[in-house]
Amino acid sequence: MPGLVFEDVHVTYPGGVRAVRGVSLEVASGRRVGVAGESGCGKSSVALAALRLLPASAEVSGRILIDDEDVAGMSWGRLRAVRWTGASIVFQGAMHALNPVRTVGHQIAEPLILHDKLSPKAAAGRVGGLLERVGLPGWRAGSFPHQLSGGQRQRVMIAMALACRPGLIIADEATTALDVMIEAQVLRLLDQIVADDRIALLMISHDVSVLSAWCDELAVMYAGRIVEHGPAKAVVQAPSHPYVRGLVGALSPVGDVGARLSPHGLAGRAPDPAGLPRGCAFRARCDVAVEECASLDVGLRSSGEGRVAACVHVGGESS
Ligand SMILES: Nc1ncnc2c1ncn2[C@@H]1O[C@H](COP(=O)(O)OP(=O)(O)OP(=O)(O)O)[C@@H](O)[C@H]1O
Repeated sequence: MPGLVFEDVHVTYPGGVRAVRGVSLEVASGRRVGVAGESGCGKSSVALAALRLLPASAEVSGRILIDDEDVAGMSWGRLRAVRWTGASIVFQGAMHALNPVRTVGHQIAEPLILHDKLSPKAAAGRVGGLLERVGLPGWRAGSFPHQLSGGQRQRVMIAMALACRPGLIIADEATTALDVMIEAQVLRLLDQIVADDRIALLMISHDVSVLSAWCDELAVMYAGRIVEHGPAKAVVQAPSHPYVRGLVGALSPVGDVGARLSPHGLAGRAPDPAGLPRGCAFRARCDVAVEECASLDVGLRSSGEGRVAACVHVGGESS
């Protein structure tokens, strides 16, 4: 069953900032799809576009479907309902988004009352179970956010995201601020939820090592485009695109979860999305660039075994 589908999605901000350029991606129910890339490559814009959370000044084209329903065509009422009951998003800073003067129990109950139309008493009755689901004892419902650690607050945000049983969760750098041990616990939890409830999970992170460890598929973005996509382990073990080779080569060999991208792993910077060069956007940083890269910006081509990459050196037919 389809969860989330992007078809040739473009996002342009005022001033000609081409943040997302022709992204196509599918996150089916029960699948974990990761989107990786450096800061500014357009990852968050993709996540926000999925739930129409971009600023009104952003121009969006292409199609985004949630469970076969076109997001662009949804009324505001329908969109509000879908944001809680069909799809939920957990942000990096989400743990700071909790209301400091209300107990976490009240905050988890709120979407159940608003969207599932439960009575306050029935909603409160569901809170304990949701907290236990994310590994917190039910009595924590009476705690205020400041009485919890960062990891516990992030779990509360996940409990809120799960409250109305969405079919899709978008986790945008949802574990980035956590220390490695807590991060692994939260990732295991998300993993369990995908397996138990057959939720579609879109995980967005700058950390390709985390995504390769926890996702079925990995898409790597560069300057607004997906430059490589395929089974996560295969992409990381033998990348086809020179940018992805650089990213993966920058990983420390500490093992899956412990590995981190070195900030100095790739020389140079991504181009300004308001003034993209002609040809391949990665050309200036690429150690295998050839003359035609200056004029040719090739689309995704098959690199074998369900994988695609956007590079002139990758053979096979266009996908
Ligand atoms: N509201 C906005 N107005 C103008 N430009 C924007 C806006 N939001 C994002 N951008 C620009 O769009 C590009 C993509 O940003 P986006 O946040 O989607 O990337 P990202 O990969 O998620 O980066 P980060 O991890 O730093 O958030 C960047 O160049 C950013 O400066």
